[in-house]
Amino acid sequence: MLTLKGLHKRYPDGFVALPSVDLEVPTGQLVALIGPSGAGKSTLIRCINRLVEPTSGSVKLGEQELTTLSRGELRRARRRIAMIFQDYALVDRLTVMENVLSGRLGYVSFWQSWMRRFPQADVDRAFELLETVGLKGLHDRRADALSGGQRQRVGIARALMQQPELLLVDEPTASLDPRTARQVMQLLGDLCKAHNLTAIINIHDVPLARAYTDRIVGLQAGNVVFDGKPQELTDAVLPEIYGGEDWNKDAEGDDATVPAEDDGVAA
Ligand SMILES: Nc1ncnc2c1ncn2[C@@H]1O[C@H](COP(=O)(O)OP(=O)(O)OP(=O)(O)O)[C@@H](O)[C@H]1O
Repeated sequence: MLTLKGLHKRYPDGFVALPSVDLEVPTGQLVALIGPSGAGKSTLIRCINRLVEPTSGSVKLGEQELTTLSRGELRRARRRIAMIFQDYALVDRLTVMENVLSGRLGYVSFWQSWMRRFPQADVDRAFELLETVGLKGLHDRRADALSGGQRQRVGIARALMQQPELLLVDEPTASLDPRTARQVMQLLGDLCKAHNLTAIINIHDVPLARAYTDRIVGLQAGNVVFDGKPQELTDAVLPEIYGGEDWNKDAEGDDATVPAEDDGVAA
């Protein structure tokens, strides 16, 4: 269970991005965080792993309060929380395998990581994960020689290498074509179910959020203005979250005739 209570973020310039967020996410639930640009979605997910320091309030993962941890304690706690990014955040000059293994950096010693000597069990697991995410045989390929969809799959495999309890996912499909975006969301959903992983996905694409997640939380000006099942997010509710913004614009052209990039994985 992830529990946020009275989570408040005020940036140094005085801007309050999150007035006070309360949210409980049971283990294994896949939550989409939607809302207009500037609503505080990135701030919220980054406050959970303290990439952005909350100003006040509580963030609990299981029984552990994260907001009061020292630097060293936080480093250990972050092993339990993996992050997946819109721009993939891979090291381009490294191979797929090296990028995936970097998910273990929080677990191996400095010298092991510097020498790139990972335990055989980690290497075996990395091969397994590459197969799971549909990248079998690509372990030696340099990251910069991959398509966007393939790069996101490496990012997902790297996150799972961490054996996390919680996945924080920041706009995973924003750089992908519609079909590849659906494949990536399907993969994330399947993996969360298979590993009983809790996930919070910051996503702009409302149809994708509706199709692939268990629950949708709508933010507006840092406040939760919708919290319900995907089928409860009707077109009548959307203006309450987005105001006048065109919530459907990301979905334009999202039909099966749009060719996916060739990342070698069936839909
Ligand atoms: N470092 C900062 N200093 C001051 N204000 C900030 C800072 N970072 C973000 N903000 C403001 O906080 C608000 C929330 O930003 P955030 O990036 O969390 O929104 P978002 O919902 O993720 O937006 P988007 O969908 O466009 O990425 C915005 O008004 C933004 O300008």
